[in-house]
Amino acid sequence: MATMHKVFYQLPGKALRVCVTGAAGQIAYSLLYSVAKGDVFGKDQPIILTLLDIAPMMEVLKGVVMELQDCALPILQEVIATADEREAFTDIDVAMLVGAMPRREGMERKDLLKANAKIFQSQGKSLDQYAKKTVKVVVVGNPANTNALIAMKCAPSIPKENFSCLTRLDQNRAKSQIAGKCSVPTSAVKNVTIWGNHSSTQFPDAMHAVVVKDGKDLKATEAVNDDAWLKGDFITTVQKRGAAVIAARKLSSAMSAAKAICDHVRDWVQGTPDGEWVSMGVISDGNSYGVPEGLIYSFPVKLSGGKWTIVDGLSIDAFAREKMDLTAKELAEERDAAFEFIGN
Ligand SMILES: NC(=O)C1=CN([C@@H]2O[C@H](COP(=O)(O)OP(=O)(O)OC[C@H]3O[C@@H](n4cnc5c(N)ncnc54)[C@H](O)[C@@H]3O)[C@@H](O)[C@H]2O)C=CC1
Ligand SMILES: O=C([O-])CC(=O)C(=O)O
Repeated sequence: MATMHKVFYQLPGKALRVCVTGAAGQIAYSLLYSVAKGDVFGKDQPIILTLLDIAPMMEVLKGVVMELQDCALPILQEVIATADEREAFTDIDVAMLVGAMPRREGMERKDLLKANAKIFQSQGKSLDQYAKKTVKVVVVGNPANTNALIAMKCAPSIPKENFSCLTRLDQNRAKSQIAGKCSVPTSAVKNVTIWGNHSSTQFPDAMHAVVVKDGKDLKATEAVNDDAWLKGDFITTVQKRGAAVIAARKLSSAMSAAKAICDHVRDWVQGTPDGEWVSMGVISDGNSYGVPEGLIYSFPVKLSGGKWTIVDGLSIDAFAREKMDLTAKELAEERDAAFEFIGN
């Protein structure tokens, strides 16, 4: 299948090479516009997009490339659309690994493991061979944590810290729930944490979150003033939000997923504001929260200079401990099943 190569113009100065996989799919349809207009890397940073999808989707992808051209976006320098991992991953700075089968109604995300594990095995190997060693990778395709672990293991020449999975959508969902409960804009809610797996066992934790109300920083627990809600409906709403969107749309979240990918990568590249943290699925090695090593687990992280650091020292009570352990246990089971499928 021939690669499509569209050079819009060439600028002196360094363009960033950004790869999006699943580029003909529904998340990419929102994501590509935001990336190419500067929401992630800045309004003045030229971008070369490499778009990967499977061969049967090349005609659809051709239409996406035409639309990107028709958006007349000043920082979009070049687009390469291909079904060849080598062409898509060569010398890239950032990989947004979206392409995978989505779940349908009645499925859990881990039910996708068999269908999707091999994609991330192959793409991990190709990243290892062709991408820059500094490449930053965010895995979105489900089950996102375990797929990120597979890609990381298949790319031993790239530092483990460069692999992450998306739990920012869960964080954004949690933030919005709390903002709604307190009647404040979402910008007034900070430091909500998502622990663990991007699945229905995740633990959305507001115990250390802050709500800015009438110019004052309040603990979220005080601002919400409803412990039963924070320990009950708040958690289950966030845990089950993906399924609720599927039940309503008959398709999984796409616009909100694309927005979350942009938030995740923007903060990774540009840093988090002082005193604030965000959640990302990252390698659990060396964490101080008693989470077993060798998992891609969502932690609270601060980002600076393109690197993440887990926020240490948050108090963990018995309620939180139980939930953090449960989601770790599920991740260990997913990991074992995944490595059986891919024969490692
Ligand atoms: N982590 C998160 O927060 C979220 C994850 N997701 C997951 O993201 C994934 C993509 O979702 P959608 O865009 O809605 O799905 P979609 O079905 O609309 O698009 C997926 C695209 O990936 C392509 N694809 C399949 N195998 C590929 C391969 N080996 N290489 C490159 N491309 C390949 C397909 O041809 C298709 O164009 C799903 O696994 C979904 O469950 C969705 C929402 C949130
Ligand atoms: O629920 C799904 O399958 C898609 C997804 O990951 C989400 O919306 O969080």
